[in-house]
Amino acid sequence: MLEDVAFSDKLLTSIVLTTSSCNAEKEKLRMEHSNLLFVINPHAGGKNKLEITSEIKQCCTGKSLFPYLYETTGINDKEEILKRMDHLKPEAIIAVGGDGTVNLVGDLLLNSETALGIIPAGSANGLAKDLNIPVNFEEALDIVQDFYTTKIDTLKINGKNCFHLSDLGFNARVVHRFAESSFRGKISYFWYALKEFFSYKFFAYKINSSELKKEGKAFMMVLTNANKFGTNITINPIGIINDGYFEISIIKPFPKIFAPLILFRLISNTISKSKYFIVLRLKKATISNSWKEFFHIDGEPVTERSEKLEVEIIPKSLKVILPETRQ
Ligand SMILES: Nc1ncnc2c1ncn2[C@@H]1O[C@H](COP(=O)(O)OP(=O)(O)OP(=O)(O)O)[C@@H](O)[C@H]1O
Repeated sequence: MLEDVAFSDKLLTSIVLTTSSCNAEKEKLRMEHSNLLFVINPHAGGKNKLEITSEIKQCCTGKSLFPYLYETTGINDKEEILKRMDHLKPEAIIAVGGDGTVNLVGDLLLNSETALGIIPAGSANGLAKDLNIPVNFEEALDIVQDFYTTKIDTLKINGKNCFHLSDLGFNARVVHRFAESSFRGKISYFWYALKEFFSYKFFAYKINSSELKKEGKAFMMVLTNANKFGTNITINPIGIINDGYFEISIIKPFPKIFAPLILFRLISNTISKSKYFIVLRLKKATISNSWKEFFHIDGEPVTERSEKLEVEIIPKSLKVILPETRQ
């Protein structure tokens, strides 16, 4: 377990309002004598977490920032973080890990004034990429210290919080297989995708909302209010992270021989030009799929598969630290 460092009373912070390109006022808090709780996942990604620890300490020295470090174990982390929140009353909690770590911290900060900071240290880092937070550790740490914040929308899916994206169908199956295996990295992910693809059967769905009703079959269906996967592939070209809507992006069934074309469309970020792609913009919907298709939330496989997914946007429910220049 990493040790906690430094502690002091907090002094007042001053607030400067500025505008944001993502349709919300951005606040800048001058961080002085502020407690920051870093939640570090030692399991995520590849970066040496000991190095991270010393860099955090070094960076905060002389800046009146008081970093506390908590290393996740994968067991009881929520309870442990809650205890520290109660004691430290941190200005922000910084998730140092991938989307699973962001989800863990985000869950605890929903509808609160404590900000979520992200230092991407996972294998994909989807939300960080969508917020234009650099994957470079030092640059991401600088952004945390600059402390520009805005409130973003989040999704509720069958009572669970989703901060980046969830999907059903092909990719979710690969995520499940990958999570069950002991192999890691892009090559093994690609291997599982290839294995899954040849036996894969498209699934049937029904979408019911006050805005529209739709039914059909899908190769995969993504639920998000962000734009892209952690791989930087755009799957929701119309997503705005704080507009009060989420999108359902659907890749429709296609002849399997067209797979290279679909892959090309995805990689070149031109999937919206494909006739096999549609995107729906909604506030609330029920998605039925009698097959109980596999799905995941923020990269974490959901084991209780369900015939019905109740999805809803929760507007401006999470305060996040993001770069001043985020476009
Ligand atoms: N000390 C630990 N040992 C093993 N697993 C852990 C530990 N701490 C957290 N975990 C697990 O790590 C997972 C979250 O990982 P996270 O998503 O942050 O990283 P990643 O999978 O590398 O990144 P990404 O989601 O960006 O691909 C959770 O399932 C959590 O239970």
